[in-house]
Amino acid sequence: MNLMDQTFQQLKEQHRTALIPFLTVGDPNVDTTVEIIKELEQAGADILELGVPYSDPLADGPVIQRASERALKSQITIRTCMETAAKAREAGVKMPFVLFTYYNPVLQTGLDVFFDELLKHDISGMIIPDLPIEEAEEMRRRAEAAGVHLVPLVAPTSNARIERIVSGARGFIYCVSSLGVTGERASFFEGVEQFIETVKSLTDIPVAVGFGISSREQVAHFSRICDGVVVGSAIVRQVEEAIPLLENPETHQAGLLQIRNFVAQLKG
Ligand SMILES: O=P(O)(O)OC[C@@H](O)[C@@H](O)c1c[nH]c2ccccc12
Repeated sequence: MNLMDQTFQQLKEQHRTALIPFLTVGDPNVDTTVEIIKELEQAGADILELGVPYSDPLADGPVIQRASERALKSQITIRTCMETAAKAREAGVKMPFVLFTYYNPVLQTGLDVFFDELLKHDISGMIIPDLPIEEAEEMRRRAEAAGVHLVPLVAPTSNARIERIVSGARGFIYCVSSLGVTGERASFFEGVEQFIETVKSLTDIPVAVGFGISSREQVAHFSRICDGVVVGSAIVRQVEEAIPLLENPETHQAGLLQIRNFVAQLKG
């Protein structure tokens, strides 16, 4: 039972759904990222996906691609992301962190160092969307040994694979609401609710949904059937739009407030 499990447990007792923002670390810089993390928690975020920027984010739409490009101007590594998590903790942020990274940065870091760093930096979970299935077993074993949950993604087209992906999973199941890449959407995969109910029927651990969710109405809709709702691109876009304010000391606080207000209104 780690901090993420405790958080889901508390939310379940309160009949609430976790709001899980995704943020690209280092966009526009690490110090501002720490400030934004504090604002997100103040705005009502319950769990945070900390995104490791990557040069080839194949599952990401333009908004997160641009955020990665901005962040990579200042050499952000997996270690930087974990240090950012530690800085947010020092700044008083209490919510659990889920490290989001493509597999290549993990390989670059080396598995031994990667898992040692996870242990040191109070990371509760990780999402690796392009983790090759043949590596998943070892990663899950090492994750368990480190007390970190390897959160699996299931897509509406996973069909027969859903059971295998879900069985033995820890942390939460990440249901991808739509096919394609990340990015705000007006509609989702036809029958996404049935897909989520199917996943829920196959697991006892929390089930969250993500991809395309960007409005209070969409958050409310999925909160009725999920334990968590992930919002990424819509928040990353708010960061992008706030950069001119954030870069100017006179309007820096106004920029942070703009991001905070957007996230606060998602919870209604
Ligand atoms: O950006 P969206 O459409 O709100 O989707 C969440 C997404 O940002 C986050 O969970 C994520 C960022 N990059 C990913 C790549 C694959 C799966 C998930 C992700």
